[in-house]
Amino acid sequence: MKRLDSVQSPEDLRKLPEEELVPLSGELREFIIDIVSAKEGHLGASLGVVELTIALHYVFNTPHDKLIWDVGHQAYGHKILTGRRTRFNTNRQFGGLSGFPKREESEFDAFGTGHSSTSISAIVGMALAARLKGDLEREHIAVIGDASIASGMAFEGLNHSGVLDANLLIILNDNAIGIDPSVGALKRYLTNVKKGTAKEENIFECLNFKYSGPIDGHDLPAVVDALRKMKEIKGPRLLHLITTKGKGLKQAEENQIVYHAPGRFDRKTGELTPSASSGLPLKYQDVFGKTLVELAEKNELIVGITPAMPTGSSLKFMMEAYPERAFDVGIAEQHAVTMAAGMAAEGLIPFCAIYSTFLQRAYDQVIHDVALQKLPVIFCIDRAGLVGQDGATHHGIYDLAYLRCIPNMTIFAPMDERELRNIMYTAQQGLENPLAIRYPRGKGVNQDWRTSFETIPLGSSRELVTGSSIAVLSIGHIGNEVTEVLNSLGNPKEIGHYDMRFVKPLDEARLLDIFSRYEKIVTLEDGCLSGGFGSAVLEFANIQKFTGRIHCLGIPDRFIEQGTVEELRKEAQIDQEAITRCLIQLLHEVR
Ligand SMILES: Cc1ncc(C[n+]2csc(CCOP(=O)(O)OP(=O)(O)O)c2C)c(N)n1
Ligand SMILES: CC(=O)[C@@H](O)[C@H](O)COP(=O)(O)O
Ligand SMILES: [Mg+2]
Repeated sequence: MKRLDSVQSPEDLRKLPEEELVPLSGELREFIIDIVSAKEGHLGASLGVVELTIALHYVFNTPHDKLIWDVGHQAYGHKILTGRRTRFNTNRQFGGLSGFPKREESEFDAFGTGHSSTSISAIVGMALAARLKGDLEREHIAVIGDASIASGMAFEGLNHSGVLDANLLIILNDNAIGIDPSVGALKRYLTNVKKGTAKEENIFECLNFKYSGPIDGHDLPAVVDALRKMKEIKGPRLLHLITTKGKGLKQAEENQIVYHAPGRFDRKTGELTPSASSGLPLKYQDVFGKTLVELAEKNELIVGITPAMPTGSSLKFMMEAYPERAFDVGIAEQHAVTMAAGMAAEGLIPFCAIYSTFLQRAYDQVIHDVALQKLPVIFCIDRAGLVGQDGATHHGIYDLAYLRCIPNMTIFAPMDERELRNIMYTAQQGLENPLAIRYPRGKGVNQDWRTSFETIPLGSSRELVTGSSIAVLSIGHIGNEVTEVLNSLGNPKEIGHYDMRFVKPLDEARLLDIFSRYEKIVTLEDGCLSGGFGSAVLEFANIQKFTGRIHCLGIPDRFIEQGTVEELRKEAQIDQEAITRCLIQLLHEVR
């Protein structure tokens, strides 16, 4: 029987003799590789903390002692050791385990994560709570990576906790990489610390942390020993570990960017399984990245910005072509947005590439630094809509609502790659106000994506199909589902289809024409119903006293968990079946 099979919980783990821990780490590592090779997911980060995970649950009395995993993509070993081994093959699947720590999933998941740099603030809260409740023995541990600790929110937590006598231990898991190589002065400092050439005072000791390290994070006995020593000290402490992302799988160590989330791979060879996501149609992110380079060739005012996602956003193409005009600012969405505002204030044309869900971190900056000052920042909002297996923490379903309420904002959603290229071309001609362009994760719909540029009039829409009594108004990529549904219904003459293109400003002339010619309207968006595109149409229809029926399809007011995009669209009732049901019902009503 494998040692791992005998560990149903950390309590079982803590009964093992210490000499069993290294063999156990080998089994845990193999288990993770087995599952992720077949079921996909985040690989490199979890492989990098196998020893740390075992040591933490061995030394500390979890779940009484609180343990938070920053981002949480590295918590596969944690989940496997805390009673979820037999269910781990459901990781990131519909109805299965979340790919990130989640309070409702286990008492061992002290705090839900998914967005980076929250762990220190959360663990400080818990440590202060323990102190106020008189539980002075309880330990509070946050594991945070070298890229995540460089984020503003993490520094806020460090700054505050350094002056508290709360019981907290921060484990800096330093592998010198985020998804892409980490950036910035802290990276340079940590590199020097690891080389022993740092001339400065220890930055963490300057913030009143008792600092220990750096030590080899894969030397399990050394990690156990270091944790035991840290456990004997009270107050704010920081243990600095040096690890290798992807440790234990040759390809994952050598190609850390790809193996952060490699997709399926051959369990024996470690080689990637060729996936359908390569080839044509291109991914929207690649259309964005390649088009930006094309535009930047002719327009030297164009600059690109990404907060730590050069590969994920495909800004990497611009960084390769024009390194002096493309900036990875690290996990720093707030800084990215306001830096873009500063650039726009000086006449540059900043394309700020940020995932929809991560832009939530910089909401005040969009309002206060960009829109209020009418600075023409171009937000290229990738991963808009339901994203799939990353689940509730990562769906980009609020941007239409959270941007629509901001004055001076223009919001565009391309229905396909050609529309994305044309709005980017239009934007770099010069704007009076900020522009948000939102597009989904994954592939486009056209084999031929590099089409010639055309200018898109701001606030314009497109009549794709003329109808007589039912008008479907879609926004963005979800409009392609309508085309499929109309084809499957035999293109009934009653149904018209309009790609509205802009949530703000709405094409009011088009809407007035639709109100005059149709008795039923369906709005469709890959976004939340509350405050989104449908709400905008309802508001305008009410002002115009439209007396027809408006049926809004969009994501309901609840969190949507993980699964395939198809499963989740069905769950949210914005899949082709739901659209078909709605249209058949309306056809009955008008016939
Ligand atoms: C606010 C936010 N921005 C961006 C991301 C995307 N992201 C996920 S993991 C990661 C890199 C984390 O690097 P690090 O903290 O060093 O952890 P490691 O993966 O090296 O263990 C990034 C940028 C995120 N999860 N949250
Ligand atoms: C853990 C994290 O936040 C990122 O790795 C995110 O999962 C990337 O998402 P994409 O796979 O859509 O780039
Ligand atoms: Mg890292």
